[in-house]
Amino acid sequence: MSVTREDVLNALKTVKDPVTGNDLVAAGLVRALTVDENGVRFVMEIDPAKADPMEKARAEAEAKLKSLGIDKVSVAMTAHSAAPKPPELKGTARPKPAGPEAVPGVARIIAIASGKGGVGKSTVSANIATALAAEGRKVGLLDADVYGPSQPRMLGVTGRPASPDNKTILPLRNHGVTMMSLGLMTQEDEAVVWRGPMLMGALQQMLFQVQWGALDVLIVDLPPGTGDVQMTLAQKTHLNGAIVVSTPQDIALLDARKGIDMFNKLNVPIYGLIENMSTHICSNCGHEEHIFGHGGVAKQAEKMGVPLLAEVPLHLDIRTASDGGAPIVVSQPDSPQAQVFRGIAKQLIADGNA
Ligand SMILES: Nc1ncnc2c1ncn2[C@@H]1O[C@H](COP(=O)(O)OP(=O)(O)OP(=O)(O)O)[C@@H](O)[C@H]1O
Repeated sequence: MSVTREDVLNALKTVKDPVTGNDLVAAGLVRALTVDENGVRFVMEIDPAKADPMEKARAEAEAKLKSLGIDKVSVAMTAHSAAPKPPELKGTARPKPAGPEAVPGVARIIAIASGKGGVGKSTVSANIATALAAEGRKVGLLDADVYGPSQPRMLGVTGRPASPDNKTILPLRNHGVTMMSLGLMTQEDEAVVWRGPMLMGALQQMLFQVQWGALDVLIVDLPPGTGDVQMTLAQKTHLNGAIVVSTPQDIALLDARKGIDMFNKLNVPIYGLIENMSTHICSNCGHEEHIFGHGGVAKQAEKMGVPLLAEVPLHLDIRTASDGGAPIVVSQPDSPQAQVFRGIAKQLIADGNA
């Protein structure tokens, strides 16, 4: 899709908010905007009493975007009162800080990003987190992938996090990693609601009201793309660095470049690129094949002057391990596949980044 985020915003600026008379963007109605090859998604946060006129604005916005040639436009309308909330937290009205704020007890925050979905960002995050834990680091993993939280499954964690004092949320822990996920705050079939207005608030709660304890490093598994979650995270807290995961395919690389540009604009250092699904290693015979091509990420990294942290092979065991709730670093720590992730962890520690 050749339509840019800018094009989308410009189109939305031509639609009037029937309540304030401003355009939708100026009225702050467009939330969690994601523009990628799957289309355009965003949320309009509305006053439920104004649902009828707002529905007209929503339909107009959708029609305008479709007229740009965008096939899939998904505009969800939500109201604060209608969204299910995470544990009701009392007495926690925080003064809204203007700039980024440190997360108490957390020494460093590293974001793991990808330009597009399905490149293995969550798999990489889970394995880096467990590999850092294996090196003796105190590690947290925040699953901020609102469009498909997968860390509970990958780390084999179930249950709802408790909030005994109604002020803080107790994270869960497995394989030496302290973990919190938006996926644990919703019923499975309700995940879509997090695309709503609660999203930014929920993200802030995940950062500041979860009792992370003392951590050397908090890994944040971001949603794919360059949407509002990434911006919010970089604005609300201090991101020490970012790692961008890509597959060798051209399109994924192009998207990865957008991700890198975004972090550059946000002044977040890029620790490096990871090429995932680099080489296919047959689990029967060990034969190596470059299904998606090979070396593209290395070339791109060189071109952009960022390090290539690792090339992770496409291997069935990596998938089955994650699906089984124990990442390969935990279930087969001595396998060559696990060694790749352990190498990344050692590198991050050696560089003073984790
Ligand atoms: N190196 C790999 N070898 C084999 N399977 C892999 C590898 N990396 C990821 N996978 C599998 O690919 C699928 C997608 O991976 P994952 O969920 O980590 O991607 P993602 O980028 O986080 O996706 P999304 O952003 O859409 O959530 C999963 O089934 C995962 O087990």
